[in-house]
Amino acid sequence: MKRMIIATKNKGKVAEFQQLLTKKGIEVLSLLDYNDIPDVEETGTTFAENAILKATTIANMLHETVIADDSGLIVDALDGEPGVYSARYAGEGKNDQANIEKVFKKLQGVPFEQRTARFHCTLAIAKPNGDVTTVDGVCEGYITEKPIGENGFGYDPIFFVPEKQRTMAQLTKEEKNEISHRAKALQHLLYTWDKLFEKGNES
Ligand SMILES: O=P(O)(O)OP(=O)(O)OP(=O)(O)OC[C@H]1O[C@@H](n2cnc3c(O)ncnc32)[C@H](O)[C@@H]1O
Ligand SMILES: [Mg+2]
Repeated sequence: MKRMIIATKNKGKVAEFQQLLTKKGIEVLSLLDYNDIPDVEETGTTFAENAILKATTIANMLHETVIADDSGLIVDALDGEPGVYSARYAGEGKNDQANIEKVFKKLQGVPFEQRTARFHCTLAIAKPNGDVTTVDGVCEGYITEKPIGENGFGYDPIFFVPEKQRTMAQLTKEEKNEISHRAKALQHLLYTWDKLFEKGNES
């Protein structure tokens, strides 16, 4: 079976990649399947820089082709915040609840029609020889005034998707994967999929 390593420790991301790739006959592994992989410091100032950093570091460490995902929420009324700092918006430690509260606080008094936002995902695919490519995907929506829904992860409960008339956290994994930034970026990667498997990734 073909397999692909996703260079992430985020369970929410892993579940989405699994749903998208398993149906294509590709087994998904992540850094949760390995012991002792250190966190790669995300020192970049763009999604692409961080995705490349994560993908190349892990590809080099594991001697395998890997995909890394750097993503985040861009809120127009906050001049693009939290952006690349989405995971640590309220401080180091990746507290989804605290991050959401910070967004709400900063958006206090901003009417719904001005609460436009988008999720952005950059995927970097890196080979052990140093080759690396990136693709992007975006999903447009609005920030709600309270969290709604239990599914997904991160900012999903506060992201209203007009197309579905529900928040991202009210969607099933399948529904999220029809419209998400991550699914769209992965679709772009799949165009070059055959090339990725020319050598080295069959198991
Ligand atoms: O770096 P890795 O190990 O992949 O995991 P991470 O959680 O740190 O991931 P990022 O550095 O890419 O930070 C992205 C943050 O943006 C948010 N985010 C990204 N995609 C999201 C999605 O589909 N739904 C909700 N929030 C999302 C979420 O808070 C993530 O922690
Ligand atoms: Mg991260």
